[in-house]
Amino acid sequence: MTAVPSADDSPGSDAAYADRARALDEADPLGRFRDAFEPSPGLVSYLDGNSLGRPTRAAVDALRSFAADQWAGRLIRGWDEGWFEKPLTLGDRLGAVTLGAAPGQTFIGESTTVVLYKLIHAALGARPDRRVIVADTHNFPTDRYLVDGIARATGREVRWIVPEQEAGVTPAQVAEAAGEDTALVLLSHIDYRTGRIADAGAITGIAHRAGALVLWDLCHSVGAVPVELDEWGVDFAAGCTYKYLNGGPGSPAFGYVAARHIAAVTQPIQGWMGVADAFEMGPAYRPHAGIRRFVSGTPSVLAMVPLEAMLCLIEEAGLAAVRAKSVALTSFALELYDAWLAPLGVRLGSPREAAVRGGHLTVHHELCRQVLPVLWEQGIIPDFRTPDGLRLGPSPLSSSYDEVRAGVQGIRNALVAAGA
Ligand SMILES: Cc1ncc(COP(=O)(O)O)c(C=O)c1O
Ligand SMILES: Nc1c(O)cccc1C(=O)C[C@H](N)C(=O)O
Repeated sequence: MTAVPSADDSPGSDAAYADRARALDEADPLGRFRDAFEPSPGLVSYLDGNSLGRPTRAAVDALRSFAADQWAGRLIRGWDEGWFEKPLTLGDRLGAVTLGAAPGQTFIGESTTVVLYKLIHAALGARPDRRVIVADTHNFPTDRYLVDGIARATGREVRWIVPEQEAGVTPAQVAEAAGEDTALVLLSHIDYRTGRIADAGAITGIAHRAGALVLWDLCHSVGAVPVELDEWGVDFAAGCTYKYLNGGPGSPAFGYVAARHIAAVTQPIQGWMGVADAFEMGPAYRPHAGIRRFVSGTPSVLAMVPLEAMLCLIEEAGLAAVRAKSVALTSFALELYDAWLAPLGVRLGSPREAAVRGGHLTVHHELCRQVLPVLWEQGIIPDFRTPDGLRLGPSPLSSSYDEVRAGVQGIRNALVAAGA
């Protein structure tokens, strides 16, 4: 059992780190954005921005005014006054602010799972003579389950890459796995457990040289780490909007299809909102010429309201500044890990190198599962991922350095109390 350091002000003491956190907060050029978020009673340290972002005050106001002014005020007329186009207008905005995507390629759809389902089918349809989907064994469950199910349903095969523990999925592994039989490579840009950033530009190029298409899952990147879909030459991408885009629980996901593919690809959920003229109510499905063909049914207009509010904040702060703060927050968390958690035998599961580190850190200890409820009870909110990982995901616009300090200190104290 390791003693909890006493509250003196010597270097490395709790008091010294509290001073440092305060100084970092005072110097934080994005500090003023913290007031843009709704207070949460009893919250001491929110470290789960990588799972569910906090509500912005603007979102709460916008939801109220949407209900009163637009829903009640405009009723069915709202569909002609912007709601019908919302999946595409908001998609374009999201593409511009966070994805490096020119207009006409991004849509807001259903859950990430459903959007991925559509895009995997679209990609396979564009490579009808190739039977292999390349995916990796460490990807988020929904991605793995989808390719497994779709491969079985379409008579294809999944070729699984086993990522190198430290390096994640490497360009060399993709070069080895993707060949002339490969239709699609599906990977996450940021690993949901380790937070490691994959080399999306290089991997996309490698897949293309094999004649394959690439689909990137951007759930853990969008809104925290700049993404350049057009520049990287990506074919397809999808991601959720409830993490660093603060869209709220179940807010709809986005999909991206490169302009060069849109007119030639189809998607499997052929609904009336994806055709050239939905209100013609024609006898047969004729997909819209543009990205609208990826829309299926009535879009979740109400659920897009908070996302729009958060995009305003990211636009105002600038995504490069958001990423800089994210790196600074995780760097500070790393420093605290070294001082307080490593001596307890806690292992670091995330890269130290900032360039390949996404928005969260994962730390491992056999007591993590046990301490999680204790931490939540105290208002310290990381999350747990099997078998023994605590994920620390500060959110750049809503988190303070002092919150990170309080969180890691609380984790240390809880582990010590549990016998670490
Ligand atoms: C990498 C990744 N992909 C997909 C999902 C799941 O998406 P959804 O539940 O929105 O379908 C998540 C998180 O929930 C995720 O982290
Ligand atoms: N989408 C979630 C949910 O509905 C409930 C709890 C957690 C989530 C998550 O987003 C999990 C997250 N994608 C992860 O990286 O594990």
